[in-house]
Amino acid sequence: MIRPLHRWAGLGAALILSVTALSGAALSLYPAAGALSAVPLPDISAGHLAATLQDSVPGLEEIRVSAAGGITAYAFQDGAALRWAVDGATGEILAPAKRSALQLWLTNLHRSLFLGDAGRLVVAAASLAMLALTLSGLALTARRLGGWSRLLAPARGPLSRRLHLDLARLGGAALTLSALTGIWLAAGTFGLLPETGLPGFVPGGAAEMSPSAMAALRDLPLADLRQLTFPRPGSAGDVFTLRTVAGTGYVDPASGQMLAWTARGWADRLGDLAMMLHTGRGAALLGLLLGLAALSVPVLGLTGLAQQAGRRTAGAAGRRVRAVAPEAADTILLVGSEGGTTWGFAERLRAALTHAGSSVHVGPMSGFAPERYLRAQRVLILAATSGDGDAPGSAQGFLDRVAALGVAPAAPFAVLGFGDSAFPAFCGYADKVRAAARAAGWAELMTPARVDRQSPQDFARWVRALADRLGIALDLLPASAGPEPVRLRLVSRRDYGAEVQAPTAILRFALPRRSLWQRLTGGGFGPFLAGDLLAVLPEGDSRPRYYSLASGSSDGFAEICVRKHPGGLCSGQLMDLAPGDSVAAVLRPNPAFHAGQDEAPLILIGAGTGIGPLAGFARGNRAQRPLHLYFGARAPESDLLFGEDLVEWQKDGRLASVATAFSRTADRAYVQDLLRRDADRVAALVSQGARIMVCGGRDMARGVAEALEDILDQAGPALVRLKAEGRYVEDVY
Ligand SMILES: Cc1cc2nc3c(=O)[nH]c(=O)nc-3n(C[C@H](O)[C@H](O)[C@H](O)COP(=O)(O)O)c2cc1C
Repeated sequence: MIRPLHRWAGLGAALILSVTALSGAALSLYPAAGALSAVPLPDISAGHLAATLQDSVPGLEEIRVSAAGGITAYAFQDGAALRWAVDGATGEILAPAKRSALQLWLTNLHRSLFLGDAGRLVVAAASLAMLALTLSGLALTARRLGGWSRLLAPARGPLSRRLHLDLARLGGAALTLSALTGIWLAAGTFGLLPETGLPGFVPGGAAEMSPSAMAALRDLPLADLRQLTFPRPGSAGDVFTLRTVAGTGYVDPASGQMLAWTARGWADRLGDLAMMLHTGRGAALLGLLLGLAALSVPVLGLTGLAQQAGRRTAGAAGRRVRAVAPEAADTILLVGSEGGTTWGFAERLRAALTHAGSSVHVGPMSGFAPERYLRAQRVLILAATSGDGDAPGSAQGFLDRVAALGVAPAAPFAVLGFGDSAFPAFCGYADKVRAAARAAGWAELMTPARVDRQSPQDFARWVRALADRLGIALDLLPASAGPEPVRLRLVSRRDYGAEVQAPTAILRFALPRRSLWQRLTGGGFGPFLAGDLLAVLPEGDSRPRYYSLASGSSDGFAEICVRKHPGGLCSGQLMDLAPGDSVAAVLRPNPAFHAGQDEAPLILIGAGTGIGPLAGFARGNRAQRPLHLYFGARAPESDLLFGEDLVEWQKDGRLASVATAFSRTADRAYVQDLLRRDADRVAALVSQGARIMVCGGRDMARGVAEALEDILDQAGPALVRLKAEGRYVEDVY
């Protein structure tokens, strides 16, 4: 609800807001320039100035004093209306007062876009849109950054998003103030605010006395005067009309007494305040600040548009989806995806089914709502597996909802699992989905199948089986292009492990150049963080192999650790790379394995190439968050990956402690042994809120989990609780 409000208010008003903001920024310079040249008002009475001017200016009609201290005299001479700036101290006429043509032009543009009342209405609507934008933007920022307490946390993501968030946070308060005061002023213009009227007219006497002798003006400090209108000469009974900071009244020219008086009400005072805050007249510095903030509006508009365009490109599959409502669809296609590739398969299936005459609703598994599937004849579930047989991001809560079903949906289901046969829990989550659905008594449409490493052949085979089952023809269009693989050029490599039969290398690749448009929209290669994945496409095979990144894009390179597997196609090709050679690769986000921004200690546990992302966290830890590394290798002299860096990072505080275990030395040990040795310290760190991140092989991860279970069993929260709270995360292979 908040995002559409923000998007549509932004899109609808971006242009007008940019025009009013830029003209407002230019106008804010005038009060500032005026304040620089202004002389303080002299400590004289309004009556004194009125008398002086009356003597020196024939046909004097009115004196006005602005909140910023400028004095203007108005007179009617020889059929012409004249106005002059006045020196308050001497009552001397300084120069004809005229507003510059540019200022007038800017004011007209700012207030009404040169369109009269219609323009004023449009500008007022744009001010309302601005208010909606700043408030909804505030809520979205808090949501994106993880709560109100993190409102000032650094922004992440493409340049456009960071710029948008940073500018909004910097100038948001000022823009809200400008919008609010602008709305108030517009409401006043359209007569929507209560106004304190003039007192009823009371005629005065005929004889005239000097204003300096009039009691009503004699005691009024010039600084409090706003406007004094003189009686028309020869007009019997006409009086002085006086407006001050406190109210409005009539002064008898014969007696100098106040004849009638109305004090200014709250609405007028608020109006004055709004005027001052909006224009900076009387508060020039604030005006300049507001003007400066207004300059951000066009940039906010452009960066907002760029994000919109980025979302359109990146998430097209996810969005097209909701085109058919669940109530109207005969086929419900539910997608469980972490990295986004399963959405691409869903889109191809949707297109094929739609072409065959079906009406298909596509949505995330987390949006499972069987009560809305009024016309559904089948529910097709495409479920990837993440973690170790766990639910992917877009399937959160699905199993609980199935378990809570009172009555199974009438339309039968079919599950297609997406996974990687290299994982022990191959398509483990899809299996859980099927088991839960069957346990709920839900009828199954066809036997389940699995797609290994996004194999197009596996997918096409299942689609053929589905077509047979439904008795229709389904034509799959060629796969739409996902993120285009880029070629990464190797810049350097560090080799380890040959002596211990574990040839391993740290490979550092140059970052491909990104165009400005790609930066703005989040396209191209990056940005990424340590812990994200590099999907490498080996020559001769279209299936990607995933490597954890040991660097973030802010490091200026992409680094991975590779161990050569006997007969391994991809690891073999990577290990053969020499500087200058390149490989094809795609970035895959892995947000579950990021170090995060908070200050809680991190216990990093890894073995072999599992050190990769952990080293990346240490390298990026310039804030010196307490990071405690437990690292297992075979022998110190042969495969201590990042050995020299670890020493340096410990010296400069990026690593609080480093403990190493070697399995091929005399005092053979594994990381889990180190954990047991440091049990008290580990338990203390966990009770201080530490998060544990484990990366490496499956056996190591199992040993580590067992050790931690024992340690925390004695002291501290149970490991399952840490897992549930996201304080124990694994990246295992
Ligand atoms: C961090 C991570 C963990 C994974 N864990 C498993 C797993 O336990 N079992 C499995 O079969 N596949 C696993 N996979 C493979 C994915 O399920 C597979 O690549 C799938 O096609 C990804 O689809 P998605 O891009 O829509 O998330 C894992 C992939 C990643 C990146």
